[in-house]
Amino acid sequence: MTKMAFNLVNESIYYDSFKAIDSLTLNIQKGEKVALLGKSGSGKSTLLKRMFELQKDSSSYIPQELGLVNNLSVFHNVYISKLDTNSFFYNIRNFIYPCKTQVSGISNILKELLLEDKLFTKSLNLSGGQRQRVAIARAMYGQNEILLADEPVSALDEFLSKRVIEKLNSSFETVVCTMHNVDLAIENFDRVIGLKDGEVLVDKASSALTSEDRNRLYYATK
Ligand SMILES: Nc1ncnc2c1ncn2[C@@H]1O[C@H](COP(=O)(O)OP(=O)(O)OP(=O)(O)O)[C@@H](O)[C@H]1O
Repeated sequence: MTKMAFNLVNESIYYDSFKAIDSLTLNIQKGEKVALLGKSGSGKSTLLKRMFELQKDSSSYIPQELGLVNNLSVFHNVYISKLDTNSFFYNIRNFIYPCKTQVSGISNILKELLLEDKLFTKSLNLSGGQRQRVAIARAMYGQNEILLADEPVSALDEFLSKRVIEKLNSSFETVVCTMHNVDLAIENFDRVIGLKDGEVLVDKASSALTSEDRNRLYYATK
């Protein structure tokens, strides 16, 4: 059995003629918890999407846009992650009259995310941070090996951000998570990968990230 979750070799990704990811080589082992850093436009989302394409069957992906169905309840938005694994009739039944097992399974996850009181609230009527936690609950309920999360805590306060990241790291074997909060990344992830202009500028244990690394990632022009 391979221990490799991702093995990208000399990967370039273009939007028309613009090169967003530039000859990038990167290995991520199963079991690693990785924070993907870099300033806005550095290529984090592009790389994460590519990773999802490469491991679709074993990954849960939380995009920045979240992809919630506004007219459906929190329960249904979370249940969606199981559509592929359950039968057609079981799915229809749960859409019309949710069964106890599903309600209790989903409630338990919502409890962990401090959102259980919104179980049957329409997603349309939630705050930004609550919507973000619905997308997180959906990923957790899907129970895949790998989590690819694009700024999953950007709308959460400090307390919730920490709690949610801890839950995600314990729910998935391998995690790759883009972040803007460098301190939160260092505290909660083993490894940080920093992108700049589509290239890997920093790749090290998070405990080894220096202020010079930060400066090169976020401020220095060259
Ligand atoms: N659909 C697209 N068409 C053209 N260019 C794009 C498209 N999506 C992204 N880009 C460009 O690719 C580069 C990388 O974008 P990407 O979204 O991967 O960055 P990011 O690091 O995730 O940024 P952010 O932190 O703001 O989410 C940017 O220069 C962006 O303008």
